[in-house]
Amino acid sequence: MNDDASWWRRACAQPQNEAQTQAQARQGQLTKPPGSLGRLEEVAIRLAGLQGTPTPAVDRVWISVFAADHGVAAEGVSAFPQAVTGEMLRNFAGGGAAIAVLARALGAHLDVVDLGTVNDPGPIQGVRRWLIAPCSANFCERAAMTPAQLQAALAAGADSVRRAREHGAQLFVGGEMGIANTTAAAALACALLGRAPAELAGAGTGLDAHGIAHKVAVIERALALHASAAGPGDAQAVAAERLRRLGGFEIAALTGAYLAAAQAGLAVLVDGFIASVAALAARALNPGCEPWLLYAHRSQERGHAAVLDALQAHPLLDLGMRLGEASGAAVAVPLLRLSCALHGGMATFVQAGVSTGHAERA
Ligand SMILES: O=C(O)c1ccc[n+]([C@@H]2O[C@H](COP(=O)([O-])O)[C@@H](O)[C@H]2O)c1
Ligand SMILES: Cc1cc2nc[nH]c2cc1C
Repeated sequence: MNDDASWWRRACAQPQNEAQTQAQARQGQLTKPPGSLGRLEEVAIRLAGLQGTPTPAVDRVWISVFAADHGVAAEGVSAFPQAVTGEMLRNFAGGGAAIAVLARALGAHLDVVDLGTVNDPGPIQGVRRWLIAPCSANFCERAAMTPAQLQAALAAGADSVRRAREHGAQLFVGGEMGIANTTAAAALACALLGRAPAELAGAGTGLDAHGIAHKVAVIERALALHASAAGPGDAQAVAAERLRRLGGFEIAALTGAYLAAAQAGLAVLVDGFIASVAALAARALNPGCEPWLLYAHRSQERGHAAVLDALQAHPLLDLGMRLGEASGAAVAVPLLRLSCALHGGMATFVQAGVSTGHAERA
């Protein structure tokens, strides 16, 4: 289906304004002062437009977690060893990882995708293998991905969206696992936003101040190496080249998933720092995806606030989380469900025989 190497440029779907307008009107008729459910009203109205129905629902949730290793881990930029990425695959499948617990609690489908880890655990039941390479290249020395690897990673994301749609998902949630991927995400965000590494690099899995200073220096070296290599072509091609040089397999898979979801008209809930940088890349590759991306939470990772500002995103939660794996997005799913339940289940003023206020009469 996505044989064309530039499939990600294709037009994204348009949210349905009529359903959104109907949902907005319904909110005004429900037995509450207008606007009194705050962001919950906004969520239901937005989902109405994305799902093309005045009464949206988030019963069937699909969660894809993409795992991959990063060559830049060799620079000593993480508080944890690279072996953890592969080890966590077994934990995702075994049900003990945070996202496995959350997916169970939500009754969501958990799709775990192994894109390549240094410590390859071999085939595991419950883990799909879409092996690109054991590891991306160290982007302090060369581009993180070859053009073929970037295509494969984008396609992995699109493939998960195809599966989500076949499953009848009403919401797509993407997550990631990859030791050193906060370095890749920060480097990519710096390149896309023209920001300095010191502004966007943070503790990741738990670096101290000395470790963060080293991480900043590593990203500065990488940006210097790749600065003059934006590549030929339009703004979208330049963004794709930045993703290829500074991203990683799981970051590109998330980017591909967001773009494929937007093209197919499937609502997306974006997770934390790394996922938001993938959303930034997706918007740079194809700005039409923007309406399809909802933002779940503000991670504690230092650069996340700046990335969210650049996306003009106002996430629902700020719980001091910094785990990744789609965990922050999963925690926000009950809020989406409750906003849909209120929207669809509350009585109108007419139905309940409740007098309206000035605002409704105006
Ligand atoms: O999602 C986030 O905001 C987030 C913030 C900090 C760390 N992480 C997770 O931690 C790992 C990367 O951290 P690091 O220090 O190895 O770059 C990776 O597996 C991410 O899922 C995730
Ligand atoms: C244990 C562990 C679990 C994770 N999940 C996502 N990133 C992670 C990083 C570590 C180190």
